[in-house]
Amino acid sequence: MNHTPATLTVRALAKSVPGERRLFADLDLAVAAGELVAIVGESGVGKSTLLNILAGLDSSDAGAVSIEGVALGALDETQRTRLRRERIGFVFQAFHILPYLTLRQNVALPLALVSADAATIDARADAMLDAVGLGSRGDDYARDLSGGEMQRVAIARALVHRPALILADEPTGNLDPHTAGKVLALFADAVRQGDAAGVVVTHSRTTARIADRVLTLTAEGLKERHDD
Ligand SMILES: Nc1ncnc2c1ncn2[C@@H]1O[C@H](COP(=O)(O)OP(=O)(O)OP(=O)(O)O)[C@@H](O)[C@H]1O
Repeated sequence: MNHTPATLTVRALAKSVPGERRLFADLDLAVAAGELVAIVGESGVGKSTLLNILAGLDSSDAGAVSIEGVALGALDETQRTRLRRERIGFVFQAFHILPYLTLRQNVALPLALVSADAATIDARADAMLDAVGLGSRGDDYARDLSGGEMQRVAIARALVHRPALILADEPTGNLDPHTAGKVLALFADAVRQGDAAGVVVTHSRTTARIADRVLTLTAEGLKERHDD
């Protein structure tokens, strides 16, 4: 057993949505540094909601989420925002890429928010764009990108500040298999070499295959899935 404290710890988490419909109750999860966990489950079961709670973007009805030993519930909104900016990388389903910024500016955003110096920010943003195959496109505007390109920018942006916790919702959903493979490798590297904890929600078997553990979300919580 690994005795280092987990980067992400979730205890007895419960969430219902309006209409008294329970998504999950008593959900526990621990993800260690350097570990990549995939979460699968039927559509509408609450996977995106769970990720939003882990990121402190949505609240739970009960239970606790801790990141590097810090309980999200003990922080005020400002502290939670700071923790999110500094320690979490998030790839949303809808990307949240800003169309009127260049790719470099989009990717650099997390670094700019934690106030690194301008030269470091640009160099790091360019290195990340290069890693997702968009190294020559730093000056292009995001509004001109295809869906798959936008997804790659979202991934570069999520990893640029070397977060301790990386959360991703279907990060390869719009990508062709070749690009998806490259992006997944980048993701796995960011987790394993960057000693981050990774949680990826996916319907894709390929994505699930690169994970250290695959967990299925149901109303009863998260259950370990063993592939046959
Ligand atoms: N604020 C809200 N008000 C009402 N219903 C909500 C709210 N947020 C989420 N839901 C409902 O909760 C359920 C879970 O949504 P969620 O997006 O987390 O599911 P999911 O497992 O990620 O689904 P998918 O795989 O289709 O993306 C859905 O039925 C959704 O309509």
